[in-house]
Amino acid sequence: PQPRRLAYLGLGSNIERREQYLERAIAALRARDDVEVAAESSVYETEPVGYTDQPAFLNMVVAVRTLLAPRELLAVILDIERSLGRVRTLRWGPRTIDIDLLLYGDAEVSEPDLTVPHPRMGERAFVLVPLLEAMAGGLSPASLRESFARQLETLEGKEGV
Ligand SMILES: Nc1nc2nc(S)n(CCO)c2c(=O)[nH]1
Repeated sequence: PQPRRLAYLGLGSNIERREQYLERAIAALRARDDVEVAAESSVYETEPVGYTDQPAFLNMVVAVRTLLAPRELLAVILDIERSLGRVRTLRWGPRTIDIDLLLYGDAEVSEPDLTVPHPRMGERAFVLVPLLEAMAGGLSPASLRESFARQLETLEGKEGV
């Protein structure tokens, strides 16, 4: 069978009930049988970058496993945005929900309407920080530190460490 690919989606919302839009986007992903939600980051409140004259965002990253190809996954993302009432008016303006395809395995896609890895993710802390969490299986940096400390304790308990 075709290998399942691990893809990372960046979610953002900065108008109306922001938390609810994030929850509804994730519920829409979970409701599909061609996408499996593998991990979720924490939700971060972030100052707008790029077009700064707009409300603060809530951002997070979700890891999904899918057999869909990048373009098919993009179509799913656009469907979910539309189903949540996303109206693409101002390109950089406020939005109820925004779902960006950040990474798709180690694929590199550069087409007019699809660039993977996402071209601006490298300079966006609101992407990179939650992406790190999602990559670590949804562990928050705090819980990563805890698990490291626990492992350190068990190592120290051993002879000759
Ligand atoms: N903090 C923050 N700033 C942003 N600027 C744009 S455009 N966006 C939309 C991202 O595609 C964001 C965002 O999601 N978060």
